[in-house]
Amino acid sequence: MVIVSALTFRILHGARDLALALVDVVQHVGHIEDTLRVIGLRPTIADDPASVAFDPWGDPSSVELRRVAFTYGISRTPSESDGDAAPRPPFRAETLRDLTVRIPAGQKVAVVGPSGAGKSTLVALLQRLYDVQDGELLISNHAVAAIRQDDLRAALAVVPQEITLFHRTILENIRFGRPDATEEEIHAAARAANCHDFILSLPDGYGTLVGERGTKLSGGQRQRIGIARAFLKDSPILIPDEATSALDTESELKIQRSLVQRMANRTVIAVAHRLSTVAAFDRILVMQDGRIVEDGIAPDLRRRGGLFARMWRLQAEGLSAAE
Ligand SMILES: Nc1ncnc2c1ncn2[C@@H]1O[C@H](COP(=O)(O)OP(=O)(O)OP(=O)(O)O)[C@@H](O)[C@H]1O
Repeated sequence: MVIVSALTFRILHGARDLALALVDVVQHVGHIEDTLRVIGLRPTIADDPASVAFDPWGDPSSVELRRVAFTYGISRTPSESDGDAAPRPPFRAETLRDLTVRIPAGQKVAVVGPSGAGKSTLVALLQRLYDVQDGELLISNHAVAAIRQDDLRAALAVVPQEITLFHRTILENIRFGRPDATEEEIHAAARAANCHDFILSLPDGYGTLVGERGTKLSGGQRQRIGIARAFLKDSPILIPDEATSALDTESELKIQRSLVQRMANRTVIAVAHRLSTVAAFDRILVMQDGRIVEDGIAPDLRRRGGLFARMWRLQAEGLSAAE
C-alpha cells in the first residue's frame, strides 16, 4: 500500500511537473513548431526506420549542402518513381535554391545577408525542422534525413534570437542545456557567455527566478543565458542564429571571441547581424535570395566591392549617423 501510494504520488508529481513545463513552453515560445521542437516532438518528420547509427562525437562534424533547394509550403519534391501521376506543387518562389557549400569540421563560419535571404531557413533545415526538397544536406557525410533525430539534436546546439526561458531559477535555466551538469560547469559556461558577473550581482544570484517569460531580465541578459546554456550543452556543432543581436557591440565581441576559443574543436555556423563582429570567424558566407553569393574572409570581401562591401558601408554609415 505504501509502495502504491508512493508510486501514485510520484506519477502525479511527474504529471504536474510535465504539465507545468508544457504550460511554460507554450507560454514562452508561442509558435507551435518551436513548442514541439522544445518538448522534443516533431510535427511531420519521423525517423526513417533505416536511419543510420550516428555518433555525434565519433565523426568530424562537417556540414555540406549540395545544390539544396527548399520552398515553404510544399512537401518534398516527388521522386521519379512517383511517376507522372505525382501532383505538381503550386508555383512558389524558392526560398533556398542551388545552395552549395562545404563547411569542414572545426571551421567557424558567419552567415550574413539581407533580411529574407534565407539564413534562418538554412538553420531550420540543419535541425531538420523541414526536409530539403532537392539536393543533399549532409552532416559528417550522413544525409540529415537519415540521422536519428535524437542524434541530430545531440549534435547541434542552436541558440535562437528569442531564448525560451522557463519560470525557474537562472541555474535551472542554464542547466537545461545539460541536465547532469555540475554547478561548477554551469558557472564556467556562464563566465564564457559573459553573464556570471551580472548573475552574481542579483540578490539571489543563480537562485533568482527569471519571472514569467524571463521578464525580469533584459533582452541581452536573456540572450547571454541562452548562450551559456548552449556552451554547457557543448555539442560538436554550435549554431547561434542572431543570438547576440540584443547585446551592445562590446559584449557581442567578447562573446564572439570566447565562442571561437571555447569552440576550438567545434564547428560553428553563426547567423550574424552586425558585420563589425564577424572578423573573428574563419569564413563568411554572404546569402542573397536563397543562395550564397560571396564566400571568403572579411577583408577580402570588403575589397571585392560586392554585397558584403555594400552592407559593410551601410552599417558603418548607420553607426556613425547614430553616434
Ligand atoms: N515559416 C515560413 N513560412 C513561409 N515563408 C517563410 C517562413 N519562414 C520564412 N519564410 C520566408 O522565407 C524567406 C527567407 O526567410 P528567412 O527567415 O530564412 O530569412 P533570413 O535571411 O533569416 O531573414 P532575417 O535576417 O530577416 O531573419 C523570406 O521570404 C520569408 O518571408
